[in-house]
Amino acid sequence: MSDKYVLAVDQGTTSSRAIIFDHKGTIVATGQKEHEQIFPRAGWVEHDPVEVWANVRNVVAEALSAAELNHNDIAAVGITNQRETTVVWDKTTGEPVYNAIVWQDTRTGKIVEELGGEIGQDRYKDRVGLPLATYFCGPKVKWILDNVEGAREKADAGNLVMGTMDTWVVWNMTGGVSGGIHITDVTNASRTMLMDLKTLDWDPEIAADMTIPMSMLPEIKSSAEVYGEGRAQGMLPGVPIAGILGDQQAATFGQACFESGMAKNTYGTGNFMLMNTGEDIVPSKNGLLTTVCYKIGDKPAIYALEGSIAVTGSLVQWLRDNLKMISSAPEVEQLAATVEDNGGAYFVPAFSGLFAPYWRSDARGALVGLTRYVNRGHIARAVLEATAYQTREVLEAMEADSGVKLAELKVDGGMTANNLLMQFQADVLDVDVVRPVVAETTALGAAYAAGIAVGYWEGEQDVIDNWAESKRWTPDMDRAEADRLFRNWKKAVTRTFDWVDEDVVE
Ligand SMILES: Nc1ncnc2c1ncn2[C@@H]1O[C@H](COP(=O)(O)OP(=O)(O)O)[C@@H](O)[C@H]1O
Ligand SMILES: O=P(O)(O)OC[C@H](O)CO
Repeated sequence: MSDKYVLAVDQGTTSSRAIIFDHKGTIVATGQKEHEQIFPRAGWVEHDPVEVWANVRNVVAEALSAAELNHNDIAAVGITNQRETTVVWDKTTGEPVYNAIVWQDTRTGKIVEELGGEIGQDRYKDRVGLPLATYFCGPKVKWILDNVEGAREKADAGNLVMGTMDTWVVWNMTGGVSGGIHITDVTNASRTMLMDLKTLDWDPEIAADMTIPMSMLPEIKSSAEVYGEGRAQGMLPGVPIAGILGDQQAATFGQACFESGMAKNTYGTGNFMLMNTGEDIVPSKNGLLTTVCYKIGDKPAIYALEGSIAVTGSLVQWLRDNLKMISSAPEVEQLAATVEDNGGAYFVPAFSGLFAPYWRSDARGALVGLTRYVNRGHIARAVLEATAYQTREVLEAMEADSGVKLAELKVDGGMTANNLLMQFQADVLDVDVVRPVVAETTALGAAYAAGIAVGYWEGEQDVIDNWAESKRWTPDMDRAEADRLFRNWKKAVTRTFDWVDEDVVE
């Protein structure tokens, strides 16, 4: 079987990718396509699920064609996805009743506040590991049922189903209206606010509070088992679909963080740091999430602490698309390198409120410390530094919650191509920052899960053996200076609070 390959679909926030890996975990071919980001109002972010599914089909075809392979060469398919983004569709027609509401979307602010009531944002935290926030799925489903004409009636009649992007892709990949399977895995389910972390099953009481019929919810599976196979009419007929992991959990898996205390940080649209906590469900006292890391077949679930940062790479996109200060994302590095430091400017990108460790839906972005001295270079630098400071906040919370002091930080994702940022990250954290050879760890993690399920790889040891370091950044800044910058950042953060209040209609 090792002459075959494993294909991973990575359905991300900005694009969908299909990547084919060989037995050494090396990339053989890739297909990639961006989809439209739909911003109907301030704070609203949507994707068209029909476009996303078409893109997934196209990128799979592109990767197979680039590698000159067909479905007979593929041992298994793994799926990984942007998490929390929620689709509701009619299972009798296959049509979504509304666009997918993306994880960054803040329209459920009011629903979340009402659900919290007098107890507040921690109402369900001991059961689901998450604070009540606009980030998660349950309130998004409620919004669709409450606001899309006819949706509630169809849901009550048992015709509507919901899912995260993994669920939508797998349902379509396995046949859609003609026999598609309606499933998700434990990692994705742990981001809905509807799954009990201990039982790994839906919590009917929370679903009732959110007025979501249980008939809408997919079946929860492990992250690595054969769920079904590609539909006969598709590009992957008969190929086992055998792995599903939310993208951040997939990256943790692909980075071989299998021991308690091991952590990775992914720099993409947002940043997500996950620390494996083994079979222990560790509650956070410092603004982190408790989530499922992975579950291999019948083995016990492994849990994680997570620090989610909503806006990092997307701030670079914003500089490119909204301000037109750069024409491509990598250009931000050249612009930032035209100056020595941030010139006193700090950019807090609270575009979706602030996630970890603050969970402030009422915050909005701010650029502070401006004087006539500040130029484009300083702003580019402030944009990059924002990612590094937010990461330090999350790392400090993680060390406090877990009692583990990290010796080094494993990193991956698009922004790790930025040398200036990675050096500054090591400087601000005072730990080594290390990137592996295969920086596509998200797709790799999903491929490993699927490959392990079908016996293509034996288990986690293969992942460990295939992991190799490619680059290391070592701290090289005066500690007092790093701490001074970080103190200023913390001050800047406080300036974003209390922006959205009851009088401000967005
Ligand atoms: N050289 C770079 N410097 C800074 N940011 C970058 C660079 N290259 C890509 N990015 C940012 O990284 C993000 C893309 O990373 P990727 O891992 O593909 O994200 P995702 O999986 O979230 O779609 C984009 O937001 C982009 O702005
Ligand atoms: O698509 P990404 O890589 O930005 O990841 C999105 C996260 O899963 C959101 O929780």
